Amino acid sequence: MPLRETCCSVCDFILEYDTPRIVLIKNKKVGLINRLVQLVILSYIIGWVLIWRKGYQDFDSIVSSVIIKVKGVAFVNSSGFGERLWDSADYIIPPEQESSFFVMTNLIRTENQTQGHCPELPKNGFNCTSDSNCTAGLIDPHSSGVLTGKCVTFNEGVKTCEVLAWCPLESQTVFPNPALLGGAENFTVLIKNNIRFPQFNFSKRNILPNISASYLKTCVFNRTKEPYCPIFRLGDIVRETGDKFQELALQGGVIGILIKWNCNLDRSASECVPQYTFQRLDNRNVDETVSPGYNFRYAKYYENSAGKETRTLIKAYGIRFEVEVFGKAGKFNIIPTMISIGSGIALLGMGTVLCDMIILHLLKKRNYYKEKKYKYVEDYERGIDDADDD
Ligand SMILES: Nc1ncnc2c1ncn2[C@@H]1O[C@H](COP(=O)(O)OP(=O)(O)OP(=O)(O)O)[C@@H](O)[C@H]1O
Repeated sequence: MPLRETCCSVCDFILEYDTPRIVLIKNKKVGLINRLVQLVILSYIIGWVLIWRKGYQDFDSIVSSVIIKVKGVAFVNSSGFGERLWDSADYIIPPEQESSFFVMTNLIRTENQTQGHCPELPKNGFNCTSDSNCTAGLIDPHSSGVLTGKCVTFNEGVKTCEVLAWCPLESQTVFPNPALLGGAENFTVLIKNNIRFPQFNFSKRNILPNISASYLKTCVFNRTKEPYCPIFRLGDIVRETGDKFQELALQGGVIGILIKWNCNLDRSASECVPQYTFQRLDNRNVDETVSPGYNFRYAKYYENSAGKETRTLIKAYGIRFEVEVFGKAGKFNIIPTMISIGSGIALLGMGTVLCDMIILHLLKKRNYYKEKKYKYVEDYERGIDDADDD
């Protein structure tokens, strides 16, 4: 192609303007469908994306800290213990934990244990008839200590292998019923929860600004009357999970205290308040009776009058409460607003696609509409040849 012609066609390309042709179809049915689709998409954008999902806001997730203090006393008068008063320093183990606390509700206590030799418990499967049944030095996860190799009398008619262990061994196998510390139902817990949404530089705590020191001394959380009091009665927490405190106290369990902060920071800060819910987190299925509840052992050590190291072993049953804080805050921002509106406008094109499909494939007069919508053009070379023949 000569250079001059090439230059001309480039000039034509630069200086020409093309635009898609719009076909206006005057069909009431299709027009109605088009408007309906547009209406549905518009309601979706305004109702769901912008209003319900707050598509005009930027969101930040929560950062929080939790401080817990339990109070209450329980008076126990049992045959094994005699009279004893328990306060929070006795039944909260350990005294401080991160976002959780354990309240002992039942226990098996073995006092005055010292290191020495004693017969193994028959329940541990070390029954014997002679020393040859007991392997000296054997350590088994189910034994209470190290086997000495001797077979000794446990009680009349029963012989077991001797062990080097903390003696006397813990012999009580069944937990006390009713629970020794069933009075824990009336204990109260103060939960101090400080939260922050770093992106918006917004901080708040669950002891709300309108709560006074005197109110805090007396209030107890109640879902309808005192929904923002940060002091909870343990019995009320367990009741809201659908369980009975005295049943749970026997063998223990795990309860979740969920604190939800969903804050709309376009509104007043006083509307950003916590919502509390409670859930049983361990398996509560009564049919699954293998290894239910929650227990562990710990000991208190001291020296007896003879100067020998002695301990009191406690198998503690109780309820572990886990505090979980979650939530998010939203605030108006122009960028998410533009993205939500832009994607909504793009969706409006769906109406055209749908109506095109109806017109071109489903309607009786689809061939007529096809002819009107598309302009059919022959291959350029063939078009020229045909013109020459004429
Ligand atoms: N578990 C709880 N049940 C009921 N009230 C509580 C509990 N924990 C704390 N409080 C009360 O809430 C207020 C604030 O408690 P905070 O622990 O901040 O202060 P405190 O002076 O160290 O409390 P205290 O010495 O009474 O334990 C105090 O009046 C306190 O008595």
